[in-house]
Order: sequence, then C-alpha cells, then structure tokens
Amino acid sequence: STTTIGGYLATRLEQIGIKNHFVVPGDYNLVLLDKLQENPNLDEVNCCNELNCSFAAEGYARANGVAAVVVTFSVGAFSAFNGIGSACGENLPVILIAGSPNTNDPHDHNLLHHTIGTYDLDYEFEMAKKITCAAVQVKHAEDAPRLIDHAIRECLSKQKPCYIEIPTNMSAVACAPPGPIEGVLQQLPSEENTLKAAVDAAAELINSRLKPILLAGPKLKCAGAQHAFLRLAESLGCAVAVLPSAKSLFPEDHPQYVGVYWGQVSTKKADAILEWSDLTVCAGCIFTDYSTTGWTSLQPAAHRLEADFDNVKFPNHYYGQIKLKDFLDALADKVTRNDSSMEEYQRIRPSPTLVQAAEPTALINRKEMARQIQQLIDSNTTLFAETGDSWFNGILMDLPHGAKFEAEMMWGSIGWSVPASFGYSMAVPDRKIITMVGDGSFQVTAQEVSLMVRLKKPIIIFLINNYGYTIEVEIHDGPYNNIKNWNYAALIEAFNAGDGNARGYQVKTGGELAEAIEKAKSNLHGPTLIEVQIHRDDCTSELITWGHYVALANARPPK
Ligand SMILES: C/C(NCc1cnc(C)nc1N)=C(/S)[C@H](O)COP(=O)(O)OP(=O)(O)O
Ligand SMILES: [Mg+2]
Repeated sequence: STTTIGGYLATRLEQIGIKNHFVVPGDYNLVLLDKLQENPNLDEVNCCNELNCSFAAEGYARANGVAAVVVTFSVGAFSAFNGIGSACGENLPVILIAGSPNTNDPHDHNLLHHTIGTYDLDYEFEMAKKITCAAVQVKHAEDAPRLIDHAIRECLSKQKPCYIEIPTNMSAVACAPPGPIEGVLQQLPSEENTLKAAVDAAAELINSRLKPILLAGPKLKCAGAQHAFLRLAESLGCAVAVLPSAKSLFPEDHPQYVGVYWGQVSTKKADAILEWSDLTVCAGCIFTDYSTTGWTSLQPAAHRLEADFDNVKFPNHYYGQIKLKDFLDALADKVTRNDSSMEEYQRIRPSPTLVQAAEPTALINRKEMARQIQQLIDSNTTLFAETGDSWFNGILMDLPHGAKFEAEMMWGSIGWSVPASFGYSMAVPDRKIITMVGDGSFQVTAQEVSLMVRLKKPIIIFLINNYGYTIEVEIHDGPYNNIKNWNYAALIEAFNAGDGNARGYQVKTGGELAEAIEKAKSNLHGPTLIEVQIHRDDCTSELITWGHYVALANARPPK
C-alpha cells in the first residue's frame, strides 16, 4: 500500500503523541492541512496569527513533550520563527511545518506571492537551519520518508525544534508508508565505559568535599531526569536549590528544598547556603546574564560540577556521550550521604513571612495581589509567569506538591504566556492554569484569548496593569516605556461576540479582587481576565535589585 506525503507526516505526528497541531492556513499549506485533518487522531487548532501559533505549540510542548505548528511560506514562517526561537532556547521539541511554493516555480523562473520577490526560494530553509536542530525540504516523493523521519528523530533526541518544508504540490503525492515508529524514536544510549568513568570520578569529587549542595536547572525536564535528580538528592541528603528557570522541577514541599537560587534575588536564603557550600553539583543548569543576576552569582568553576544534557564536566574532567538521567541515577547509587549543607540550612533558614491581608476597601497593590494569587495555587495548578515583574511575583510563590511553574526565562519574548498557556491547556485539559501577564506583554498577543473563548478554556488571567514596561523602567527608564492604556476587561466582551463565556473584571481594591477571583473559580466554560490596576512603580524589590545588576552587565564598555 502507499500513502501520501501529507498522510505520512500525519501518521508520524500521531505516533509521537501529538493530538493537536496548531495552524494558520495559507494557499501553500491547504492540501497539507487536509491530509493532516484526514487523520482521525489529529485535530487542528486555529490561532489568530503565526506568532501566537508558534507560542501555542511551544506551550503545548511544555505539557505534551512535543508539538507541531503548520504555517504558510514566508509570511507565516517569519512570524512563527519567534516561537521556534523560543523552543530552541527553551529546549522544546516543536516541529515547524511550512507549506512552500510549487516545485516547478524555481525551474520556470517565476516570481511568487508571499516571497521577498526573488527567484531563489531557499531563503526560509536557510534561515530555519539557524534556529532548529534539523531542517528539510521535501522536494521528491522518494525522499519524503527519510527526510521527515530524520527531522523528527533529531527534534526528539536533541529536544530542539526542527523544520519540515513541504511544497504545495507535494502533500498529496504518493510515497512509501511509514515503517515502525521505533526507527524514529531510537536514541543513542549513554556509552557505558564513559558513564562509569564519569560517575566514579564525580562520586570521588563529591565524597571528598565537606559540604556539597545540589542545584537543579531547566534541562532536567527535556532530559527526563527529574526523578533521577530526586533520587540523587535523597541519597546525598544535602540542601537542594533550583535556578529560576527550573522552579517546580524539584518539589518545593520537599524537606531538602532550600529555595530559588538567583543571586541577590534568591528566595529563602538559597544564595547563603549555596555560597556556604564547597561544591555545587549543577544538573541541567543554564547560566545566563539573567539567571545569574548580571553575572553576580556565578560559582567559580572550581566549586562547580556541571552535569548537562549529554555530558559532564568539572575541573580537569570532561565526559561526553552520556545522558543526564543515566549519570544522575548511577551517581545516586555511589555517593556517600552528606547532609552538612542541610544541617547548616536549618540554622539559617528564614522563618516564613506571613503577608497580612490588606483592608478590603484599600486600593489594591502588588503585595495584596500576590497574596491572593498565592492562595489560588493548588496541587493541580500550573502557574504561567510572563516576562516582566510577573517573573518575580511568580518566583516568590510557594508551590504546593504537584503544582507546576512555566516561564520563558531564556527567550523572554513578551506576549508568550497568553498563547503558550492556551496551547498548554490543549495538552492537559484537566489542569488548572493561572497566567500572570503584564499590560505590555498582553498587548502583543491579546487576541489569543479569543481561542480560549472558542475552546472554552477556563484559564484565569491576572492582567497586571502598571501602565507600562516596568522591567524596562527599572533597568533603564525613558518615554518609550509608557504605553497606551486599554480597557482590558472590556476587551473580553469583544472576544465573546455574543457566544462566548469569557469574563473580564477591573479591580481597584483587595475586596474587589477577592470577589473577582471567586467568580473566576466558578467560570468553568471560558477564560476569566482580572485586570489588577497598580501604581507604575509598585513592583517587587527583587526586580529593582535585579534590574540594577542587569543594567550594569548591559553597560559594560567594549573591550
Ligand atoms: C518591553 C519588555 N521587554 C523587551 C521586549 C521587547 N519585545 C519582545 C518581543 N520581548 C521583550 N522582552 C518588557 S520586559 C516589558 O517591561 C514588559 O512589560 P509588561 O508586560 O507590562 O510587564 P512589566 O510591567 O511587569 O514589566
Ligand atoms: Mg506593565
């Protein structure tokens, strides 16, 4: 039997666990969209534009492990490149599928619509190569199975986005049917001699130190190494801190959890205990200017063992071709228990700060808003924190067992959280989702709330209206940080257009906020946007401190 190239791709998407693919149609991808829809186990989800489409797929991949977005040539792909950049920086396997011009056009020397007006139609493919781990153009039917399988295999094994370009006249062309999916899923295992050498050397280093500590990084997730990390933590018995981009990858109710390590803006004195230790075992960590508060909190290499996605390094040692999960699992069986950093932490652990409820009639402020959001988080909640002071409000939240936290701390493209939380909700419909997003970010992707309306997603959106770009104000202020205010709550009615269940509230006091939250809890058939209006400078003290150091890092004179 044979299948079509579009049918082949649809089967592969289904086999790797995709149920929803995110699309914006265009004449270069319509036949392909038909082929995907013909697969009974795939359902397309329309987005308002390709920026939101790529962010929705990125969010879907955070919950589902892999996602696909289908766009049209150039005008679609160029917007989608933003979300693919995010997937690349955030280590998420998102498959970007682009419909492209008819294969005859280059030979016929035709100029085409949706292009930059050149005869060379490979520019998109060339650009995609820069932001994916594999990019293919399916120009001949006999090559289709090999190219599609290659792109998907690389995407899954490297946990990075890939690019598959399918000309409009190829989607319905016959090709060989897909072979067993195992041929696509197969991955290179850890090389066992290297793994053993790495574990022996690392165990010797850790056992030789007086007060080691563990630091969880974001790649624990794409490496599937969270459980192995927990095992290592429990066999070592030491204090465990997480990077801000790894919040919720280690349970915050765990007795060994000591907080988010973010330099001077760490939580629960995690920075003190980490500075006290004489070895930081970093697992899946990514150290950037933002995650080190302008490079002010990077441990010296002599005090760091870095176990990464597929390699381990520490002073005078490097081991490649070993998987993080295997390394942490084997190390858990070799380390000697040493809880000295936990003992010390018990001496310096700060007592929990109980925030008093504000007077219900008092003007709402950030502190009261955060206090009320904290009460909303339960074991089934995923909290999305948009780039902005929402990062800091989010990091400061305490997560009960099972609660999850999503932020885009590498890519940091404002507007991500609205489509991303929508896409995430498509993968895990039973999860409770709370999105904290600033006014500036919301203005970038607001229209995706209409898809939450269409698919009846009861996402609770806290729209923090501080009348501008407050992060930028704290880093470096100027007239450009002031934005035009919207009536955000009224916008929701526009998205309902008479047949939706979304609700929008503007709150000015703590009492009004509490009421709006109660209404949000009972709105199960659509999103609820709660616009919290606070003073322009009413931000976390952490943002002010962090902004100062990041601004210094940005201002370093050229060498
Ligand atoms: C403009 C920008 N960053 C620069 C930027 C510009 N463009 C894109 C796509 N992404 C970016 N991060 C940022 S963080 C704003 O302060 C966000 O404002 P808002 O959403 O209102 O949040 P806060 O007020 O809490 O900062
Ligand atoms: Mg703002």
